[in-house]
Amino acid sequence: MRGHGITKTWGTTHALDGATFSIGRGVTGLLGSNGAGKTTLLGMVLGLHRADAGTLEVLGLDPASAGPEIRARIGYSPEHHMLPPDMRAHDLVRHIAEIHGLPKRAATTRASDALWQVGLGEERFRAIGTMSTGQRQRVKLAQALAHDPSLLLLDEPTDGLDPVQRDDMLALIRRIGTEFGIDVVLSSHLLEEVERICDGVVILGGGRVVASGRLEELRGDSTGVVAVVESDVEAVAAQLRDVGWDVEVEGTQIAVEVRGDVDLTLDAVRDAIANVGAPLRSLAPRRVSLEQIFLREAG
Ligand SMILES: Nc1ncnc2c1ncn2[C@@H]1O[C@H](COP(=O)(O)OP(=O)(O)OP(=O)(O)O)[C@@H](O)[C@H]1O
Repeated sequence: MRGHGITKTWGTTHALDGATFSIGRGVTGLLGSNGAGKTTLLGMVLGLHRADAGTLEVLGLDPASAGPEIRARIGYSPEHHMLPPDMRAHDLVRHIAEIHGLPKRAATTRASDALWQVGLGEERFRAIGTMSTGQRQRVKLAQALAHDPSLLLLDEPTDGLDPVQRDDMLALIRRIGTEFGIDVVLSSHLLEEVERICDGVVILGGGRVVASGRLEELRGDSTGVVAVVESDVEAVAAQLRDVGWDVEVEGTQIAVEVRGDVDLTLDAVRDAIANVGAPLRSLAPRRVSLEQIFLREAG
């Protein structure tokens, strides 16, 4: 998916103001604070609104002229709850599959499959109104999967979930993007959840794209190595300083600035810890966080 110079005004509100981005395979986070224009952009991807200016390409097509073809290949889970409370989950998902053109029997099978995929196999014949928020979010996901789409658009899919339900939902979205092989665009205002499961990111701010790309590339090379030891922190730090490493200690954590390359630095820290005989709890390269990227680019 690619957008170039996309502009959209609602009355006097500039929802998007020249947004340019490119979204690749896997799971992509569409990040931005409330009102940043995420939902507006998803609506355009679905061909529901037209841009005032700019070009958009989705699955090789222009949504402004090929909306129905695009919608046939996209699954969409909207932000707000729109599920009929009296309907059984299975009936709803089957109905959506039928709307997408599946014959009755295939739609029935597909509804069961989609509900099992989202972990609601046992609950599939329950009325939606009797379900928890977490289960209703899963029903929204199942209806988006009903017609076996090649791209999923999920608008704030963890909204209203408790921390455990959120973890489960994020793991499920990650599985959809990897094991099921369906590309996912996840709209969220939470940096931490995008950082946890996304391969790429598009960050919106003030109607523009403030940063975008593969997360790995945006984070760049590691600038440091962080070790946590159970004891002898100062002794390990002294060993490293003696041979010229730039070291900072905080509690049981030792941060060492990379010199040469990351592997060399990791080896030096590992050696110092072994020499002292300090019990090691963890050792890993330190990367720039998405929050730091966001603050850097938006600031
Ligand atoms: N149909 C509409 N009519 C008028 N204004 C709109 C409409 N849709 C969105 N807006 C305005 O455009 C701006 C961007 O809204 P949008 O819903 O796209 O943002 P968002 O990033 O999805 O935020 P949120 O997560 O809060 O939904 C907001 O100021 C919003 O009030």
